[in-house]
Amino acid sequence: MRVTIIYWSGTGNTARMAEAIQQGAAEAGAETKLINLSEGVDEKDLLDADRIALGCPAMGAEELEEEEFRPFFDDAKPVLKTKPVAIFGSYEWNTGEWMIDWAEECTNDGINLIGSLAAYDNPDAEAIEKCIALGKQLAE
Ligand SMILES: Cc1cc2nc3c(=O)[nH]c(=O)nc-3n(C[C@H](O)[C@H](O)[C@H](O)COP(=O)(O)O)c2cc1C
Repeated sequence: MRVTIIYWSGTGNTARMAEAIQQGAAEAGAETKLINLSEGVDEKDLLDADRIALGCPAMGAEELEEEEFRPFFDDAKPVLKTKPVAIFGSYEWNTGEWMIDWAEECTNDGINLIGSLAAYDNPDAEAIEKCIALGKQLAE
């Protein structure tokens, strides 16, 4: 089982969630790959994954980050539809509406969404535990 975690993070909060998801998946016995989208991602990374976790904080006005994450996500949809996907990210200004919209978009576009997780600001211990649990779920 190969779990690939791809995230965008401006100030590190979503990155910390991504690391905890990786930790959970690895503890459950999966091979893992953690990719910072800003450093580049190959289509092969998507194709090689059995399960994918995508991370992006709330940006714009309850939107996905538009310069890097949104174009990546739109381009990746044909591959994302072929495997189980979880989404996650951090927010601060509102109450997590972007995650509800993002999950709805995934479902409407035919992506098999097996989990979604929003964490307030710099994820606290409870949020990190939830990330670890999501990583374990992805590895099942
Ligand atoms: C340009 C910009 C737009 C943002 N828009 C929202 C928003 O619409 N809703 C929200 O709850 N937080 C918003 N935030 C706050 C971020 O989601 C929050 O700081 C988050 O923890 C950043 O995660 P990161 O450290 O992974 O970049 C915004 C932050 C920035 C810089």
